[in-house]
Amino acid sequence: MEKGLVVTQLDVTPGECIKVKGKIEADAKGFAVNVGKDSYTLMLHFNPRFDCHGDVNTIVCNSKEDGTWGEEDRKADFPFQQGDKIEMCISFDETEATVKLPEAEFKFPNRLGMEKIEYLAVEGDFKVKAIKFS
Ligand SMILES: CCCO[C@@H]1O[C@H](CO)[C@@H](O[C@@H]2O[C@H](CO)[C@H](O)[C@H](OCc3cn(Cc4ccccc4)nn3)[C@H]2O)[C@H](O)[C@H]1NC(C)=O
Repeated sequence: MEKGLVVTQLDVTPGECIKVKGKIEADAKGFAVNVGKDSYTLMLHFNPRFDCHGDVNTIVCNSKEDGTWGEEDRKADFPFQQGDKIEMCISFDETEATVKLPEAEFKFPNRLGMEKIEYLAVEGDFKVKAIKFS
């Protein structure tokens, strides 16, 4: 299965926004947006699941430190539908990461105390249209 979009060598600092714009596949099972240092060390794995890993319409968030997943955080809200065109803004500060959507916002602790985001990956059933840094 081909890898999704991967962006490295970033230098995103607190308060800045990573805007990810794209379309959820019509038959999506799930997708993930990962930000952090690299694929082994993630500040945030933001993983909306339509129907995968035993989850239905659930957002699973987690961190990863040196290749080891942390404790999962399942969100109550699920503002996604298969086939949706969406735009999300990912930002962070010393205490938490934020994923802001037009009608929902999700927070996740900055467990690793990361001071910059160097890595962005978008995986799964999501077609990236554009990435913008502001
Ligand atoms: C109850 C005992 C077993 O627990 C299950 O353990 C699974 C394996 O660790 C957990 O699934 C993993 O959860 C991680 C977050 O905590 C990640 O989501 C793991 O997936 C990583 C990954 C991304 N991708 C690319 C991708 C992403 C989205 C859609 C399609 C491909 N491929 N593998 C995913 O495999 C899964 O969330 C967990 N379920 C629960 C309820 O804890």
